[in-house]
Amino acid sequence: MRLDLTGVSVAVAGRRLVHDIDLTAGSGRLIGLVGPNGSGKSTLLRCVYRALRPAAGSVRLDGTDLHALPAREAARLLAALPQEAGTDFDFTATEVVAMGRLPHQRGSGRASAADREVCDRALARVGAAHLAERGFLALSGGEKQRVLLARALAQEPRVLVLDEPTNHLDIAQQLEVLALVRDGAGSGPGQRPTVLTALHDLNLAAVHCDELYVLAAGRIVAAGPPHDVLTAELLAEVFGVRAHRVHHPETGAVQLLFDRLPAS
Ligand SMILES: Nc1ncnc2c1ncn2[C@@H]1O[C@H](COP(=O)(O)OP(=O)(O)OP(=O)(O)O)[C@@H](O)[C@H]1O
Repeated sequence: MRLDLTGVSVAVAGRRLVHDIDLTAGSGRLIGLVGPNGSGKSTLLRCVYRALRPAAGSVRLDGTDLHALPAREAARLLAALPQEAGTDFDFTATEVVAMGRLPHQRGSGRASAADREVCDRALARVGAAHLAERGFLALSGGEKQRVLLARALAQEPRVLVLDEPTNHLDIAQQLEVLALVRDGAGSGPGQRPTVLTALHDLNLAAVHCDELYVLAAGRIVAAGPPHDVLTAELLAEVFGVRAHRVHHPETGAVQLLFDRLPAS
């Protein structure tokens, strides 16, 4: 399913934080949103997963205005992993994941055997089957992150919006989560979801994303394949760092080596 943002601006408390964003994520593509702290990544993603309404412009899924859909219908198409997601109640991991099935349940809202199977599978896919009966609040940051990703997968979305999905994860888990997101978190067998994800780690972004959009001060300042976008000039200008580009000896993907100190 194709995701299109056209002229999207987002305001919070009367202040415009992101301005006039045009962004397209083709069906099954993995699109990275990168930018310095405070550049507006979370604010833009919150608008895409409907926590905020756009002050201008539109967010469309295959041409349909996402913000015009009933909540349940939107939740059958799009799932999110917000940055500070969670719950204040001590549900078990299984119960948290089961919340992802709510948009698919009718009538009594009771989970069917099929729903439970989807949840078990989602927990297993993020390597968290052993956490199923643990209380969510007592989990480590990385364990919580995996359970919340399982909840998003259990929603069987066509579009997945992720805000720093690798936060709190060790390097092996980071690689696993990105591979999982990339290769098969969709509804239906073999169906790849369209993914829009904020990432801080530019080297992970370079390897895993089909395209990057770079935000600075609430505006898109560059977009395209990682190799074209992650230039030394852009990194100096937008992130204030000096970087050298190298290529992965096996995959050829562009990778960045940073100087010890920020550019002065
Ligand atoms: N509810 C709010 N009220 C006022 N200002 C806000 C609010 N939410 C975000 N901002 C401001 O908007 C700007 C963009 O914030 P946002 O969280 O979207 O950035 P970000 O790129 O996700 O940052 P980070 O990389 O640090 O997570 C920041 O200056 C932030 O302080």
